[in-house]
Amino acid sequence: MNKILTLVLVRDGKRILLGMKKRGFGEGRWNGFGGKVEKQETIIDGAKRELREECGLVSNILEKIGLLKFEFVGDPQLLEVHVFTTEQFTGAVEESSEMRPEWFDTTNIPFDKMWPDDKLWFPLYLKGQKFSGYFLFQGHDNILKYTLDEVDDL
Ligand SMILES: Cc1cc(-c2ccco2)c2oc(N)nc2c1
Repeated sequence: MNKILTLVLVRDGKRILLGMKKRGFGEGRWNGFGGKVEKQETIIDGAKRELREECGLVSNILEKIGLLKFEFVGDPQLLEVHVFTTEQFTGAVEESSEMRPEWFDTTNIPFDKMWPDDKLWFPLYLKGQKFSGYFLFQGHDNILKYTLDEVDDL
């Protein structure tokens, strides 16, 4: 059974809000906001919860834009990351124990300090294209192989 995770990308025109992960999985990398989906919640409710917990923003309008599947050599647990974006949110951005949020210009995404798959699918995201991908990782830094397709619906 795949482990379901969420990832929310917050946009404000030409700017995108990313968080520096302060500990745990993905520590030291900029990423969208997200994490595990609890048993009693839907994937989208889990995404909204993580967004609020990790950066203080509240959004009721999340658009499903991507599905990313990750496999790690030597680990039978597949990760299934449901990617959302929102341009409608309320609240004030605040640092949490998990994340230090910062606005970036979409022409200046810090890919060298992000998960290595991001440089592959962000261009699709930034041109408003939905996507579905599979990535085989060796450790957390090397992608051995991947497939990435533009899709019309998710
Ligand atoms: C293996 C992996 C996991 C995640 C993740 C964890 C929680 C939500 O997403 C990623 O996020 C990004 N951008 N690349 C990622 C690779």
